[in-house]
Amino acid sequence: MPAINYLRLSLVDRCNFRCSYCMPGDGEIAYLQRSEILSYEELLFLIEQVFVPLGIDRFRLTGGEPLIRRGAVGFVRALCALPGVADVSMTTNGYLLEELAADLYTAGLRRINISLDSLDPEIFGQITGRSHWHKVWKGIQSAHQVGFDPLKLNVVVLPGINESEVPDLAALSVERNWHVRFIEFMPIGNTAYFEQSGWVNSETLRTRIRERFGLEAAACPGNGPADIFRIPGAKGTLGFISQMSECFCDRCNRLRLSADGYLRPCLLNESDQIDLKTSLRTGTSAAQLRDQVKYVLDRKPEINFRERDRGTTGRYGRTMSQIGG
Ligand SMILES: Nc1nc2c(ncn2[C@@H]2O[C@H](COP(=O)(O)OP(=O)(O)OP(=O)(O)O)[C@@H](O)[C@H]2O)c(=O)[nH]1
Ligand SMILES: C[S@@+](CC[C@H](N)C(=O)[O-])C[C@H]1O[C@@H](n2cnc3c(N)ncnc32)[C@H](O)[C@@H]1O
Ligand code: SF4
Ligand code: SF4
Repeated sequence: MPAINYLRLSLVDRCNFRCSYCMPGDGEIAYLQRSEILSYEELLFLIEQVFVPLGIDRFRLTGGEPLIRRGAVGFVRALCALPGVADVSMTTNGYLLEELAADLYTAGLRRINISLDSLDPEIFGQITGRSHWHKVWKGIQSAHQVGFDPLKLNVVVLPGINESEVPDLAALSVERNWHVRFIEFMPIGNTAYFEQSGWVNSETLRTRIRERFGLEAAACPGNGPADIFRIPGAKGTLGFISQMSECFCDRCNRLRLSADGYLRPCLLNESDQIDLKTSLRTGTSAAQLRDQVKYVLDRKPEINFRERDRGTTGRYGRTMSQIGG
């Protein structure tokens, strides 16, 4: 069992996109009030006093859309400067990167994962509910120019929608040092859509890419579950995140903290989460907070294998945008 050293931290539950795979079709989500969201000061306290001392020293900022939260760049700066923090990264839809990539880099961020589900602006609009392809593409260029490395592009593969674009998206890794990752569509966020559409197995995608370009094993820095390959001679790599066709729970090294302070031991497990915000706001000491997190850490191996689905009877209470992916 690997050490649990990676926390996915959701900065905000809101998003300026409406991706069909991530949110319910009617877009009806109850959003958190500002007072319910952990403040940056509270987050920094938890990171410095609770998570880092327990060996959790890698942090990924996600959301909703992390960059729509006011002050996100300042928070990145403060987080990168905290003693004991080994790695900070971000997952974003890229909409605000054109404006913010340089500031984020100066603040200390070096790794970024950007969602890009299509190279076709119309299909992109159909998937994300927003006609922002050109702005996102410019954002990706800005991130590339300021020097983000690794720069990863996330594609959720949707049957009949962007599936046919997989070879073209994979080809983005040839000329540039970009790491394109294909994610199997999971039944969280929009289960009705998932049931109607189904998902595509990573091995099917690898076969198609192998036939067109060839494919070899490779490596790329990261803390996540992707299996990494490379088109021979390419500057970047291809990652496959195969949570539907493979079980990678034996390598699971992470916890998730929602914007309102719920710490969950597994993406799929809603019943074993703890409410750190209420503890923090009712005067619980740092030592007691560490004990609460330690309880989750001690239970984690068991949850990975046997209890990850417990408490999620059919439909998940929270969407991916609320959990942070
Ligand atoms: N089932 C499952 N899916 C995960 C897990 N971690 C990441 N994923 C999936 O992979 C997607 C992309 O993850 P990213 O936010 O880009 O981060 P990552 O791949 O963990 O990060 P690095 O490897 O550090 O770059 C997530 O949105 C999920 O769909 C996990 O622990 N379990
Ligand atoms: C929830 S988003 C949050 C960060 C940011 N808004 C973005 O889109 O990159 C994080 C990741 O979750 C992935 N995701 C969302 N819903 C998913 C689903 N149903 N199945 C697989 N991945 C999903 C997205 O593609 C994205 O890479
Ligand atoms: S995947 Fe990201 S950009 Fe798309 S709706 Fe979900 S949170 Fe927003
Ligand atoms: S399903 Fe849960 S235990 Fe398995 S890899 Fe994902 S977060 Fe970890």
